[in-house]
Amino acid sequence: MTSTIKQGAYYTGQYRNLFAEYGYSEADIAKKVQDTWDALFGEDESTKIYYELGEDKGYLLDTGNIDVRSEGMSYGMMMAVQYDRQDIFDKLWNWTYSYMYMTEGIHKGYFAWSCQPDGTRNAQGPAPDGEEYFALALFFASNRWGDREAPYNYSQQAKDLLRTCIHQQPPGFPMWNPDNKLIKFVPEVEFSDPSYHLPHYYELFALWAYEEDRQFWKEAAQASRDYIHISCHPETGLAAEYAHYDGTPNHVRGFGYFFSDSYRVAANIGLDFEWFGVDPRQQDIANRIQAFFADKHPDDYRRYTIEGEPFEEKSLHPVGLLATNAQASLAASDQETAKAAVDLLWNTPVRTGERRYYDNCLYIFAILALSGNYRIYA
Ligand SMILES: O[C@@H]1[C@@H](O)[C@H](O[C@@H]2CO[C@@H](O[C@@H]3CO[C@@H](O[C@@H]4CO[C@@H](O)[C@H](O)[C@H]4O)[C@H](O)[C@H]3O)[C@H](O)[C@H]2O)OC[C@H]1O
Repeated sequence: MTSTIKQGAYYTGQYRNLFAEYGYSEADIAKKVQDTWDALFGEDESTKIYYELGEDKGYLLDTGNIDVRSEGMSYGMMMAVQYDRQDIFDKLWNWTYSYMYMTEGIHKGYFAWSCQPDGTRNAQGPAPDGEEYFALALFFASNRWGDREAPYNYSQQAKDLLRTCIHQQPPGFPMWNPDNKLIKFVPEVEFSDPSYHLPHYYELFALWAYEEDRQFWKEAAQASRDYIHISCHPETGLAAEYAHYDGTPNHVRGFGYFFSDSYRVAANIGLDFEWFGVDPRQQDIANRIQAFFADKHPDDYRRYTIEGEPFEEKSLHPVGLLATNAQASLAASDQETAKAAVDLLWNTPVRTGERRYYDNCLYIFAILALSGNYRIYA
């Protein structure tokens, strides 16, 4: 794809290696980056989350729920393009396109959010965080490796998907509210999930989507930065899993607290600040989240109200939580807590056991981001 953007003008083009800034050696950092890939995509049964199906398909398994999620498939594609592994990327995309892509019904053009490892659908509805990761991973693939025949015509796939996301017609629903430009939890509801907000992705959609859609994405980036600001608690920085459009927690089905979904907000803030660096409010949120966790041990991470009141219930994904908190250091200005969060990640191995999928996805993204290897491919 011909790119008209210039590094340093539209985006920062700066990829800090925070591990190096905090004293770790280049050799150890490179080893950590490679070892993490090998742990997730290699043959170690205790850490792997990537599996192959036949010669030309592969999937990320949610080892805790024994299903394959559009979230995980799109994360895997983003990991593969960052690691320059087109072979793995194409196997993931082939699996996704073969089994998750919906060609009929009200969700036509979206991807089913959960399938069984053999491809059988568990659900006929999508989860919008998958679509946004698919779109950017596909654009990066196009820019890095070039488009091929369908379905490996990456940029065309990305543009068509984004068009569906914002123009889906009745009886279906768009994934973004057309008026406030906020991403929805699922297309058919009118509330959001703060961890789905990726303004740094929307800035790039504003460059590469169909021409007529670009203004929407530019406005969505601003709307999401504002939304993150209002959905993170002013003292703790914590956000709920689900929240109303005014940012207040939505307690439907018990999702109005700081728990698994919420962890990603800290990571997203870190990466947006790294890639675009345009929202100083993100520094304050990152500082507050890191201060909140500074005196807490991962073995005792809990479910919390966004005011910071702990429940008895332990975190399901403590490694994921400490990883996302570490990634927030890319935005944080309080150097003491920022370094402590990064050191904690460095000294924590990838997770083993049945709940490893979500933790290790968040872990590898943090390792990439903090080593300066989670990059824009334009
Ligand atoms: O009929 C619809 C349902 O189809 C609709 O389903 C929702 C679809 O989105 C799902 O969200 C995904 C799964 O959970 C999040 O991440 C998990 C965080 O916790 C970890 O333990 C787990 O491993 C992760 O996968 C993802 O970010 C989402 O993509 C949601 O769970 C379904 O309920 O719901 C509304 C109905 O009307």
